[in-house]
Amino acid sequence: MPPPTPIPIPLFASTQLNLLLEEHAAEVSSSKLASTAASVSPATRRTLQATGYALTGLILSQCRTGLGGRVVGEFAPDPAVASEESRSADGTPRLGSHGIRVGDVVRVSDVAGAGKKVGGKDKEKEKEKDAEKGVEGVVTRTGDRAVWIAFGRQGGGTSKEDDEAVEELWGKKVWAIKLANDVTYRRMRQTMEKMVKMTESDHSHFMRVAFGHTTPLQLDTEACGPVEFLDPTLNDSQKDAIRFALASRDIALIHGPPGTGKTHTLIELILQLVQRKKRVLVCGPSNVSVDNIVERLAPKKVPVVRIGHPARLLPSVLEHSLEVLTQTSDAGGIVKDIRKEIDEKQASIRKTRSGRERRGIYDDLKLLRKEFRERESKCVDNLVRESSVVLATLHGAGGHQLKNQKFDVVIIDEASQALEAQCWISLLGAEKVVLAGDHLQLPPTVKSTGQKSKDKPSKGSDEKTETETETLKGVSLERTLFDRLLALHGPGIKRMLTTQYRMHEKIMRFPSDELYEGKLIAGDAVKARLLIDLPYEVEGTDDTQEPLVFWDTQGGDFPEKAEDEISKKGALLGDSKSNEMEALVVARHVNNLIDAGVRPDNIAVITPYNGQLALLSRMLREKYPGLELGSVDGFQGREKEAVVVSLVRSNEEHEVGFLGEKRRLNVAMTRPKRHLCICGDSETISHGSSFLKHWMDFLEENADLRYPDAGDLLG
Ligand SMILES: Nc1ncnc2c1ncn2[C@@H]1O[C@H](COP(=O)(O)OP(=O)(O)OP(=O)(O)O)[C@@H](O)[C@H]1O
Repeated sequence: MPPPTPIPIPLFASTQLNLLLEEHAAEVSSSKLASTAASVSPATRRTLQATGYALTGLILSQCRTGLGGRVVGEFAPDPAVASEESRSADGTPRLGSHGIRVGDVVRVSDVAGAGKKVGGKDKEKEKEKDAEKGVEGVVTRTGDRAVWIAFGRQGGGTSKEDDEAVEELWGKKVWAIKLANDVTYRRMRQTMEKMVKMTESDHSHFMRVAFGHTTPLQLDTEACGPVEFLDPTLNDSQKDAIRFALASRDIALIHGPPGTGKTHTLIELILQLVQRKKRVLVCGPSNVSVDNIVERLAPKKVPVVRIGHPARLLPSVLEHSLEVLTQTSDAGGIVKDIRKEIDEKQASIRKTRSGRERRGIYDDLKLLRKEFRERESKCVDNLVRESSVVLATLHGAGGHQLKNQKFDVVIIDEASQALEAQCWISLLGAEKVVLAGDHLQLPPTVKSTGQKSKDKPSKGSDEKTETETETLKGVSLERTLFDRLLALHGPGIKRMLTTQYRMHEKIMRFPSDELYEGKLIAGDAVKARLLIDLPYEVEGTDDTQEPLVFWDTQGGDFPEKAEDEISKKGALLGDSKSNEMEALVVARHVNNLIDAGVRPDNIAVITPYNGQLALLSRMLREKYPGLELGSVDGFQGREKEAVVVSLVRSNEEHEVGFLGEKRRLNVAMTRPKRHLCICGDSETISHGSSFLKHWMDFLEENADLRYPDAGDLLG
């Protein structure tokens, strides 16, 4: 492998900053949430509620100190405005349907915009200003009769300003609007800004490797000693990947194709590292990816701590959450008493009429909170320091709790699903890094159009020299760190997991041969599993005894149609495609599976086009509520016993649009365990690319090939 071309770190970071700016702008304008002002008309508020963005007609019914010393407000429907229909049998008003979910960031404000008493002509202006202010929080619980919102800083505690703002809400009619959560962007931006400013002497060895200023060090097999595996079920490729990651001194990639047990492997790796007295930081791009590891690690009795807002964590991992530990652990004792005192003070505010007394209580609260924060931060520091394994989302790793913490190894799971800038939040101080992922599945979704071309570094590229532009080739938001490192240092820095525990051998064959160098092996337990072998009664039919079916719609009787894609709010999102005749083929296949006894919740129908998804939903959702219908992109990371894929494209021009993206098709064809049914026009699709041509040839030779009859379907 020729030596890599070094990328100047500040140049890389400034390019990323530009790209992030564009992306954030694209995201904000598509959601329009951040720009929605609080002082809006009642009709707009109702529309926002109907489209899932707001909850209106609320009153603050209770307040208490919740996790991390935050004020948690309970918001119930205002009895004065609740209609008869929206009340339960005993007359209590109910919330009705809304789209506010646990973990959402919301702003709660007074619907009238009434704040402090002001008079004269400034009154209106003042009102507007106060209403716009509101107070931000995170939804911690939603119920039939109330929603609970925690106010205050990420990491715990509520400031005096928050206290007062929440107090202002008592007795008012209020509403809550969902806000765009831009913590991730802020942290990515801060990290890139830091990287721009770093001088060469600030760069760690790992950073120098990551940008091609040096090559990875030789493996150190001696230092890691002989490996005695704790999990007897590990297969050889998993063991090999673990040995490699233990011996690596700076970078190790674990390449996990679909169903090959990436997380399974990471759990053993973490345990091996802890045995060797290493401190490990484990991150992932989403809360679910991190919680998945906490859940599997917790029974192993290793001291773990999970950082992140408790409202966003799975209930099963809450006991390991840093904020919960600050209350339940021995170390947490020192913050308990003061919490009680804060609660009592808080309650006394409402009993006080005199403004002077109130101000006095606020001042006391301020002091108490300061003391609380000091004690809590000591307690947090101790808890984190004593944990061998700390887990957080990538952006969570940028929080104050980890500011002065050193780790021997940073592990990132689902690294090919994370933006590179996001990874760097956790990597600036890292010495050794393990990334697990699969660069042959879809990268994170990028909205801004400038990102798509890999050869176009950024908007500001015209200011760069030709050499710089050349060096930055291949740097885009869409390109992940995993992918870039592999291209930079070659396959020597990775180990691939090769036994997959999901798909029937025949379903696995094509992706294995075409994308994974023919290296995938189907585990014994899965390689011959059919729908007929499901652990409940399934009739033996042509479908339930066949793992791979191809309904070939070639011939022109199943044409695609262009469709306008409409968002929930009625805005035009762009055009999509649908194919009504093909949808009938899909529906018939689903009917046949269900008639044979396959449970609807064991079946998924997926398609790359939203237009087709809408059409299929209209046809099938009501009939089979358990059936899962989704987009291919949204189904990444998931699996089902049977998967029906609707490819949609069928046109004389042989245009295939985003079916041209191998990684999307890879995701589509690797979701099923026992049965994969493809519906599509082989004539159109085989003209799309050599990959698509090979696929169509493969299906023709290996699948149970069927030709639908348009007349029969319509009749
Ligand atoms: N060595 C093994 N022996 C038997 N089963 C295994 C082994 N390794 C993993 N599995 C099984 O394979 C499945 C996938 O494992 P895991 O969830 O760790 O995979 P993953 O690679 O993280 O998932 P995905 O491929 O969907 O990203 C699980 O059901 C797991 O129990």
